[in-house]
Amino acid sequence: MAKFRDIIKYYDRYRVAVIFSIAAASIFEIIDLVVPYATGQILNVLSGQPLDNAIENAIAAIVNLIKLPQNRLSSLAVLMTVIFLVTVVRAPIQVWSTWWFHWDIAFRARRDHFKETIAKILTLPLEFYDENNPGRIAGKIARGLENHTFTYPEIAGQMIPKLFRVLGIFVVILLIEWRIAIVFLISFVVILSYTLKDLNKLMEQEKRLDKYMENTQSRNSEIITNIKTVKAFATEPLEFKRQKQRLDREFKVLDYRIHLGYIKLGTFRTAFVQFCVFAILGLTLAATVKGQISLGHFLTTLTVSSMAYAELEPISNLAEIFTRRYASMLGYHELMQQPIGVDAASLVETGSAYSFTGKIEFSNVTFGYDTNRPVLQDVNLLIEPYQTVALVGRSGSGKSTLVKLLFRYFDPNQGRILIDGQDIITLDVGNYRRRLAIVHQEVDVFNGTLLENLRYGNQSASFQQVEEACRIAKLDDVIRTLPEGYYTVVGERGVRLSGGQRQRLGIARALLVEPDVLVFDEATSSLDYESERLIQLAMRSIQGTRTTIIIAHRLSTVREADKIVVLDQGRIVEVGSHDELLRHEGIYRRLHSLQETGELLS
Ligand SMILES: Nc1ncnc2c1ncn2[C@@H]1O[C@H](COP(=O)(O)OP(=O)(O)OP(=O)(O)O)[C@@H](O)[C@H]1O
Repeated sequence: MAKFRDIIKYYDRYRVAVIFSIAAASIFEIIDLVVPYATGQILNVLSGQPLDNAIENAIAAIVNLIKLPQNRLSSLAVLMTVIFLVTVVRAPIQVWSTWWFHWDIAFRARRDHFKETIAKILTLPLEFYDENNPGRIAGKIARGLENHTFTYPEIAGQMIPKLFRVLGIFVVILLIEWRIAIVFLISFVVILSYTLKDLNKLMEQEKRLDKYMENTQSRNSEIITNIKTVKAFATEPLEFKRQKQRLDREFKVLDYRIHLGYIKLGTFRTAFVQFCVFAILGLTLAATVKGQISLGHFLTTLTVSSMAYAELEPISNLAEIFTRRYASMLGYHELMQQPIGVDAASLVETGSAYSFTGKIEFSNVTFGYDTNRPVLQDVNLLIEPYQTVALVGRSGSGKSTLVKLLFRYFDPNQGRILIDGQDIITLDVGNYRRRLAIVHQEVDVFNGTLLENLRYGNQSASFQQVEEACRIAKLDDVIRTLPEGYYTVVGERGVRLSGGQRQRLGIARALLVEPDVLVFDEATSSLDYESERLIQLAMRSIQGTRTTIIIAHRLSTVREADKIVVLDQGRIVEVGSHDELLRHEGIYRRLHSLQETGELLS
């Protein structure tokens, strides 16, 4: 669970600049109080009333030092010089020692934490992405980082210095008339404690709102991703209705609870502040009439206390803004606290690359996503170098899971997976994976040119290598028909490739990595006959050049494999060549008969 402390720690690495800039901003806020004080003293000079002793002595010393005559004019000159120094001279110094740092820290923190967030995204386990949709994750990151960026200058640059200013004001009033200072202090304690108590309650509502908003955004992102299904099932009214209900639910919390809460708080605060200002006016006036304080002190007290009460409004507003953003900032930290996966690869390329013959051994492998429900049980399988092995079996029998374990997306609960005799757990995961390649059923296409997509796994592949890979993958004919050949933009903002074309792109991309082990995960399942044939031809020309694992539902794709492995309920139940398995009265024969004749053998 993320805590308030995590929000503070976000700025920890800029500690020196943080302390310096907050201290500078606070000092300037306090120095600002010299102006009403000096103005009060000027009023005393003008009205012939005595100056404060300390000021009188200080002026005398300065006047002596610069050899001026002791009179009203020289007193006024000294006081004006002080005002000039703390206003005109201060202004540019203040900008550079405060504003510059407040935003500079916020921007640096954004850049640094964004980098860490990207590292986190790249290292979170696959199951995290199974459980959280992209909209939810992206929204959490965007809101969290943005709110941190804008909150820092407000809190460090305004709220904290303003609190110091209020403290300074209290001291000034205390020096002038302690009774007024006590009234001032009590009023502040009442207002601030009431505000904090209310904000605490509102924070809970903000957290609730943040959850609701996250759900709405997450569904929005799902609608966008699955828009074809939405349209095909004509569920637009249903989706629209559900989202409207979610928005109404958000609105109720936002308007009737949160907004109303802030309005009630604001009502109390402004009314109470006005009452306090009036009370201070009355008390100061009474003290002046009784001759307890001078006319100058009357003016100073009134001015500084109005200044203090005027600060209450922005301080409370900033506290409110912080409260509104608090939940989303915590949400961001919760994401950042997610443990990285066992499958997390290093984010910097380490020099020493592996090279394997492609001998793979699954030795007594048992695995379950939930350890109590094994998906693979006691799997033993030996794949010799350059062999082509097909994994077949009913849906849910564990074929893809076996490949996920090979890629180290998960580790077995029991048993080991060896490559060239080495347990894959002992290898550097990034370097190990660089020796494998996979062609999924759905090939991801990145927005960019075809060439960039082909070189995705091997940026240094030469153009000839790319052409050769495309020839083997039977993609070269497609490229010739594209307007700009290899430089045609494909993906999000470019030419849309058909399913078969994407598959062939996936194969060429995988080949360019020159993998020791190549996996086809249902690469032909969703294709028409012609595309399937092309892919099968491509696969055939790859056979024997490296270890190849083919997961296929269509048995026509696996006929020529050296070894066909039949999985059933997480166990290997049959192993053999196509002909051998047909002779055996088992699952393979039944599946084959079903696909050939549509008849299910008993
Ligand atoms: N990320 C996951 N979390 C939990 N269970 C999962 C996950 N992925 C798969 N499973 C479960 O593991 C079992 C095996 O799934 P797997 O995808 O390996 O089967 P498969 O043989 O490849 O199926 P298909 O041919 O339909 O793709 C299934 O019961 C499935 O529900």
